[in-house]
Amino acid sequence: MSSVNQIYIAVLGAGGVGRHFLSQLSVLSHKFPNISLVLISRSTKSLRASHRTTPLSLETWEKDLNESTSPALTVTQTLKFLGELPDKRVLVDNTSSQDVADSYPAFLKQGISVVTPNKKAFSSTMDLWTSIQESSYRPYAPYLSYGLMYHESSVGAGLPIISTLTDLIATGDTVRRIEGVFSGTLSYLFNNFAPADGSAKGGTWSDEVRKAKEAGFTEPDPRDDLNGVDVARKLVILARMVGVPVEGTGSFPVQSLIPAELERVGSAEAFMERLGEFDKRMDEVRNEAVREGKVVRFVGRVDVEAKALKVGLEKLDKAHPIAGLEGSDNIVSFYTERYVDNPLVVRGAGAGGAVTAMGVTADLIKVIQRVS
Ligand SMILES: NC(=O)C1=CN([C@@H]2O[C@H](COP(=O)(O)OP(=O)(O)OC[C@H]3O[C@@H](n4cnc5c(N)ncnc54)[C@H](OP(=O)(O)O)[C@@H]3O)[C@@H](O)[C@H]2O)C=CC1
Ligand SMILES: N[C@@H](CC=O)C(=O)O
Ligand code: NA
Repeated sequence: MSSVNQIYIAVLGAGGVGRHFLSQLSVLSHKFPNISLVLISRSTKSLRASHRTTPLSLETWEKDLNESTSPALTVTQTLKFLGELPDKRVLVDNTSSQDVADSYPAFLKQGISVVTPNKKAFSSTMDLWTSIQESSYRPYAPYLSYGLMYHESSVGAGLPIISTLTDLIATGDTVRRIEGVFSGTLSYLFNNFAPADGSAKGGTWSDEVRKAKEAGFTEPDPRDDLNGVDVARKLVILARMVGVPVEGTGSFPVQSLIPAELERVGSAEAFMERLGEFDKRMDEVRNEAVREGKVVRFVGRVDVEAKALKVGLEKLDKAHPIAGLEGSDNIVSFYTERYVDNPLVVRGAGAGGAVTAMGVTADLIKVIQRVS
């Protein structure tokens, strides 16, 4: 496993996204035999390859990890472990950990590339955002030998949202407005609970929340979806990319769908148990839109010129493209100097392990191609 062309990969997180990523990595390893999986870690356990000898098995990793008695590595231990390996190293962060996100600048400065669907690094403080920009590879400062940073799946899962916006900016377009449905969970909930054709195919609101969690669409704690913060994080990422210096998700209006009575409930499980008590409120939200001949959907908007962001419920005409979404679809419309009246639109499944991992794997391929 030790050769100059070897690319060493450490994977943190083996949950809904992480497992799909590891299965996609297994397919990828046939095309890129120079890939060496050297670390897999969950929150409590880890599995490490002996340095430069035998990589971890992509066929038996799950059993091997279950049988491992090694605890999870701290961020500092992970940095040291990867730091001792030669040149080409990639950290794949499939967790939603803020600690791991906070450490990206340290990895990048050591020349370790980072790919991730974790939104926290790009939507927390402006300081962290700036530090990541300053610590990642820049073509005009190649002498710094910093790592590459890719995070396509942090917005719209595997849909090409980050790459599209990056290309629009890099080619000199001016983005004026970005709007759409940015939550796979909330899309799924409203598409089933309040379909545009009025059919009553869905269950109660709390039933649908349970199904969205089981389908792997929600955040580890579904309250992070229902309180609008997940959508707010995605808007912060896009707004910062187009130069709007949003301080964080608390600096603009974000509507929460969490009943006030449940705001102080401790665990996600206890919250889910009590959510059904408030189903009638969501029935009323849906019925009010129906009485007006409309549908209700959870929408995010970035007005670049006004530097204004907004997240919340909107009543829309049934003919609106957002009203016609299905499943866990996201739809993101970019209005720019070039795409004036007819926006550049990206649409498709916006949550779920397989489609999210696809964005992570595609990012990894970009890193491999650039460092090889
Ligand atoms: N699910 C989706 O549709 C999408 C998810 N994302 C993002 O992808 C990321 C992963 O989501 P998902 O897979 O659904 O979440 P899960 O909760 O299913 O998995 C998270 C994994 O991270 C592990 N973990 C947590 N903290 C650490 C740590 N410090 N070190 C090592 N491992 C750790 C957990 O360990 P353990 O197994 O022990 O609990 C678990 O394996 C999140 O950031 C999410 O926001 C982005 C787009 C879409
Ligand atoms: N929980 C998120 C997952 C993807 O970002 C969502 O539902 O969109
Ligand atoms: Na994406």
